[in-house]
Amino acid sequence: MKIALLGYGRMGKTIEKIAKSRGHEVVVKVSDDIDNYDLDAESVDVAIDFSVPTAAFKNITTCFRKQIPVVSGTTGWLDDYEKAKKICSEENSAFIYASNFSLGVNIFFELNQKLAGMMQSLEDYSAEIEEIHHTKKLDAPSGTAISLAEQIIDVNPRIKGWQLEDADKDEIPVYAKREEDVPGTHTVKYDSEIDSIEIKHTAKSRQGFALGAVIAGEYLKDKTGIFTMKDVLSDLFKN
Ligand SMILES: NC(=O)C1=CN([C@@H]2O[C@H](COP(=O)(O)OP(=O)(O)OC[C@H]3O[C@@H](n4cnc5c(N)ncnc54)[C@H](O)[C@@H]3O)[C@@H](O)[C@H]2O)C=CC1
Ligand SMILES: O=C(O)C1=N[C@H](C(=O)O)C[C@H](O)C1
Repeated sequence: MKIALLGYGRMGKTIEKIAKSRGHEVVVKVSDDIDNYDLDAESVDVAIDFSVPTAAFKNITTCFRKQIPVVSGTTGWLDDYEKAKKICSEENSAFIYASNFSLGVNIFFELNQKLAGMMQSLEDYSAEIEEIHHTKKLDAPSGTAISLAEQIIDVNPRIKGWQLEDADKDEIPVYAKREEDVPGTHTVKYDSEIDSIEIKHTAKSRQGFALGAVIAGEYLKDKTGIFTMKDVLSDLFKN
């Protein structure tokens, strides 16, 4: 598979190593305005965007207009997600966005949804989310923390939204901590006067995010449409 890396920072470099170890080739590395690079569907099978929030939408939609399928992991640009999906459909291109491509986190998402379903009728418990990341991270809270909050909100009619730190009674507080070199730690906690329940995912490196993104690219190559990591995992585990 011929890959264009849109963003060649911590994640771009980790993806390059994993892609090469799986027999793929990185043919373009985009580090600034995408218009400065030659990209076409003949020479690129899949673009993988791990760039910056301000560049993601332009990077992604430029590829859709060239019929290049896009795996997007950049966080902090999701106000434009619906617009991006519309352009993907209009251009008959292909798209997977995930706030977190790690297989472990996607299993953690399933656990979170299951636990949220069990807790929604127990009014004595209040939910909160904590995320810890390295100090270079540009956005807060993390995309993964937002996904976790939205999964709880979807099944719990008493919770209306989420808020960074100072939340109202009907909102989930999300605490974002920044510590040197932490790849990504997420905890969902339910607390009552009697006890507390916690589920936690700790990434030990960026390998898991990068492997998931390359597997998503392998899935997306030669497809059209809009997919999620659920589709990728169902395909991976179908046997
Ligand atoms: N979905 C997931 O599984 C994961 C998502 N992320 C997200 O991926 C993004 C990148 O993370 P890192 O690699 O740690 O950041 P980074 O800061 O190391 O790399 C970003 C790179 O993008 C480059 N860049 C700047 N303008 C650009 C443009 N117009 N087009 C292309 N590249 C441009 C920068 O020069 C930089 O090298 C962040 O939004 C982060 O939250 C990170 C890890 C996992
Ligand atoms: O910026 C990061 O590093 C990460 N970002 C993603 C997020 O915002 O959830 C995923 C992962 O936790 C690492």
